[in-house]
Formats: sequence, C-alpha cells, structure tokens
Amino acid sequence: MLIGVIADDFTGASDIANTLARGHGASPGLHVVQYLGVPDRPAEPSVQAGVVALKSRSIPADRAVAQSLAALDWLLAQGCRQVVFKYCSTFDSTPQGNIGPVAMALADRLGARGVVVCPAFPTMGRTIYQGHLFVGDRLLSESGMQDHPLTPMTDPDLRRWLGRQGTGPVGLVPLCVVRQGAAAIRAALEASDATLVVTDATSDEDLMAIGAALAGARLVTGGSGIALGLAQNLDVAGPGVAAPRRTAPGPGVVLAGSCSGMTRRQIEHHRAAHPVIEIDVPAVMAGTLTPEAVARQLLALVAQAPLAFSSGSPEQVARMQAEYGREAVAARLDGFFGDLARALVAAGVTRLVVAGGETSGAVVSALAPGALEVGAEIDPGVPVLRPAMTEDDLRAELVRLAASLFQRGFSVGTAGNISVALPDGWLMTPTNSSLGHLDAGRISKLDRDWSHVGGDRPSKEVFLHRAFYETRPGTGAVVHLHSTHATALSCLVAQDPEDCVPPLTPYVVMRVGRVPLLDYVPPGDPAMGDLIRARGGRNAAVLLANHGPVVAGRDLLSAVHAAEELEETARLAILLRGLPVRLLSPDQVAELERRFGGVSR
Ligand SMILES: Nc1ncnc2c1ncn2[C@@H]1O[C@H](COP(=O)(O)OP(=O)(O)OP(=O)(O)O)[C@@H](O)[C@H]1O
Ligand SMILES: O=C(O)[C@@H](O)C(=O)CO
Repeated sequence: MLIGVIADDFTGASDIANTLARGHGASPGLHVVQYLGVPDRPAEPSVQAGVVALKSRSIPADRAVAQSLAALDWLLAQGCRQVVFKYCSTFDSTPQGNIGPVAMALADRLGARGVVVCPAFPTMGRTIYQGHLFVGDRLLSESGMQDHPLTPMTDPDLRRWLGRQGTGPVGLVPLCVVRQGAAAIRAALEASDATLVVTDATSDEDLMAIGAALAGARLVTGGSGIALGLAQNLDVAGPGVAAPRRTAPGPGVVLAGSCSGMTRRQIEHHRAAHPVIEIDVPAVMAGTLTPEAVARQLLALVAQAPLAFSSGSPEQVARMQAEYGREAVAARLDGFFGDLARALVAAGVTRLVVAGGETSGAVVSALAPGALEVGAEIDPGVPVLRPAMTEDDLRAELVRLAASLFQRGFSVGTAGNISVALPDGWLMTPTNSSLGHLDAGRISKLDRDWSHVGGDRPSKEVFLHRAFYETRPGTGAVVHLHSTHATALSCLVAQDPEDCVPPLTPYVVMRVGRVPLLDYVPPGDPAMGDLIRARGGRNAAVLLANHGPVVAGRDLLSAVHAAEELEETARLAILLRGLPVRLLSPDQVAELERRFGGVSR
C-alpha cells in the first residue's frame, strides 16, 4: 500500500477513494479499497491506496483521536508512505473538535510539521481563499452550513476554527504563493512554524500544484480534492480499467437519515410522485417503533419506489439530542436503519438509495461488512463500491472464468495458468490441470512468502506470476495462456520487440498497453521470471517468444478481459498482415492514455 487514508465518515471515504481511483491529469488512477472501520487483517498486496472509513466526525474528540490513531497504525503496518486525513469539504466540526485534535495527534505520531489543511473541492464549489472556506459564492458560515444540526459551521475562517479546537497557531499558504507552483508551496510549508497550515485553493490546478508539493510528506489533511495530485508523485502505472459489473435490476427503496437542508428538500421533491413515510424518532427511541414495522409499510408500497426518512428539522434534532444525548440518538438510528435495510433486502429489495454519511455507513456495514472495491465514478465524488470478494468467491470465479476461456478455445489441454491475489497470499491453478475442469477446493494456495500451503501443487510457472506481483503494484491477478493468435505473434520476428502488438483499436491501448516480446526461454526456466522482472513493472502484458502471452490486471475479471483483448488484437494483426493498415497514431494513443489512464509507463 502506497497511500493510506483515514476518513471521518463513510461517504467522505468513498469520495476520496473515487478521487484516487479515477486519477487526474498526471496522477494515475490507483487500485483503491475502502474498509469499513480498521480491518483486523492485512490488506491484499495489490491495493495501492487503502481508505479506512471511520464514523468519527461527530463523536467525542478523544474517541475520534483514538480511532484515528488505530487506523494510522494499521495503515503504517501495510507499508503506507503517505497518510491522508480526510474530512468534509465543508469542514464539518465543532469548537470541541474533531478535525484539529485528530490532525494534531496524527502529526505528533508521524513527527510531521507544516502539515497542509485543505478541504477545497472546487468541482463542488468548495474553495479556500485567505484561509476562508467558501461554498459557491458564499462564505461557509452563510451557506446554510451554519444551521447544520450536528456540526454548525458558524465561522468560515479555518485558522480561527482550528484554533478554537486547541491546535495552537495555524499557518497560511495564500493563493498567491500556491499560484507560484509546487516549489514555492513546499518552501512555504517547510518555513512555517505551525504544525497545521491552511492552504488556499480555488481550482483543480491549484490542487495539482499542492499535490506535487506534497511529494514525500508523511501526513496530508484535506477534503477529497487534496488527493487529486498525490498519485503523480508515485512511480506507478494505473492498474488498468476496472472490469464493468452489472447493476441489479429489481425493486428499490430510498432511506434518508441526513438532516441537511438539501436532503429535506429532496424528500419533499420525492413526495410529489412517490409514497413517503416519516420514521417517528421519539417512538424509535422509546422502543415502540421497530424496523420490521417500517419494512412492512415500505414493502407494501415497493412498486412505487417509496422513501422512509428520519431527517428532522434542526429544532426536532435538538429536542431529541437534549432528551437522550447525541450519541445515543445516532447509535439507535444507525442500528434502526441497518436492521431496516437487512429486512428489506431479505424480502427481495435489490436497490437501496441512502442519504447521509452516517446513515449510509450504517446501512453498508449492516449489509456488507468488510472491504469494498472502488469502481467507476457515477457523479462527482461518488463512485461505485462493491463488496470485495471472499476467498471462496474468488475460487468460484477462477473456476468459472477458466472454464469459459477453455470452452472458447483460449486454452487447450493443460496449457495456461492463472493466479489471483488474496489478503494472505495467492490462489494459483495447479500444475498439469486443465483450465476447463478446475476443482475450486483443489486450487493451489500459496502464502505471502510464496510457499505452497494448500490444494494441489501449483503451476511450475509460478515465477512468471510472482515477477508481475512483485514489480507491478496494483496487480490483483495474472493470466498466462497459449492462445493461438497471441502465440502466433510470439513466433514471428518482431519489427519492434518493445512494442510487438500494433495499436489497432482503442481497447488494446486502454486494457493492454504496449506489449514487449521477451526472449525465448524453455518452459519452467525461472529465467523467464527474470525477464519479466527486468521490465520493472512497466508493462501490463508481455509475449514470451514461441510460447504465449502473460497478462496482469487489477483483479481477475480485468486480467481475463485484457488477455482476451490481447488475443483478439493478435488475431486482427494476423488477419491484416500484408494489408495497408491504418494504425492509431501516437497522438491518438497518447490521448487514450490521458483519458482512460495508461496501463504502460
Ligand atoms: N430526527 C432526528 N433526530 C435526531 N437525530 C437524527 C434524526 N434523524 C437523523 N438523525 C441523526 O443525524 C445524523 C445524520 O447524519 P448523516 O451523516 O447521516 O447525515 P448528514 O451529516 O446530514 O449528511 P452528510 O454526511 O452526507 O453531510 C445521524 O447521526 C442520525 O442518526
Ligand atoms: O467532502 C465532502 O463534501 C464529502 O466527501 C463528505 O465528507 C461527505 O460526508
């Protein structure tokens, strides 16, 4: 893991996970996994950025500090070189904390000074000028956030607000310095006497410059925008395009726990065309209203996309909190929404829309505890998340995909081998097995030292796979085939051994990248691994001369898709041999790499 993020709520975590996964300009997209709370096991080796989603935004400051330090310890144990503390772009906090105390505790533990504080998220209209936070053309304290029921932001001056949270003096890098570029920003941060330094930013270009200035910084704090420019400092290629997954059709229900003005307006909008049920919060607190009862009401109306909400006005929220205490209300409502979601899913609801960071965190934890893979962006700051697969899921998927490759003629006999990364090692197809007839229970398991610890003996070409995992961060699976056309190309004398698969279509550029032809080595000879290692992780795919292709991907499905794309492109190249072919131009290739994230570097 290269970058570790500690996020103070669930939706904030997915927001920054999205930024890191998507990439931006010179910053490549990374393989990102979001964890619900501090995991109790190591991360998969292929994870380049791990985001720990806490629920620490509005709990007492000492508990927020303790949870954040626990997350820090776990991230450091995964090898992170840089840690980001992610809070809301509207700086949701109170004079009692938690942003200041958490940032100071992390800085103290990491021995960091001149730590950037930058919640800017220009795409969403959140900008910082002279240390003041704006939402659109309004100061934060006039944006509606001053009335937030949990974290009313009544002061837009971030230095003063942090000062109230007990951070001591806070520095400022003003916009005029930010606009001078990375070197000037770095010099200003280094020259500051303060531990925390608010840094102005009003555009994505400012955030890219700040990101470049933060190369080597152990601690960074900010909104999701602060991650825009961090991956540009890493010498890595993107892990490639995530394989698309199908979305579930079927009945849908909306749940709202957020009390923000926007959510309350959205509830009214929904009411115009759909049934809306108010959850009686005093009855929930008194124990007289159960999740099952609300589930029954919703299920009776399920064909009409009903909505259930707890969202109260600031006065209603204040009344409940005065009577029961803020945390008791939040814990009870979180549990209520979690149980409600479980009851709805058990009854066949396949789509839930949930409003509110705490509320959606509670629902996701109830339905899919553990890790979430970060996929494509749906809307600014909002990615697709899907539960990371368990080992049993991966075994089943390996059997299914290998059989599919075999049935479609991508491998014959016992040719080809496939591996996939696990948090505690690797799964690998056994030696002399046919991809067409794998047995999930007999797939070889290797531990993190590559020792055989379960199942049948692994393929003798394990070193091909290992070379990819060890040189190309972000690799989650490797596929080696003897597929006919790619193998045919590997038998031809290449015009350019650095780039032996022509850029005939955009998809081979986006999914496979440049493919070098590696020298012939007899099967089973570990020198083959050395040849791959010598590429230094620059390529996602190679052709072994007179042997066949080896393709790495961020996950099993992506690696299989890329291996298929390589085979099809090789087929086209052979079909078109001798014809006046129009290849994609270097500019067109560069544009695709810019737009979709290059898989070669
Ligand atoms: N009627 C209510 N009375 C008191 N507390 C409530 C009520 N309805 C919801 N809450 C609590 O308010 C909090 C809402 O937080 P949540 O993070 O879900 O939304 P938000 O902070 O408005 O949204 P976002 O994180 O997207 O900005 C939760 O802790 C929830 O339990
Ligand atoms: O920064 C934001 O606006 C969001 O990521 C957020 O924190 C949502 O709770």
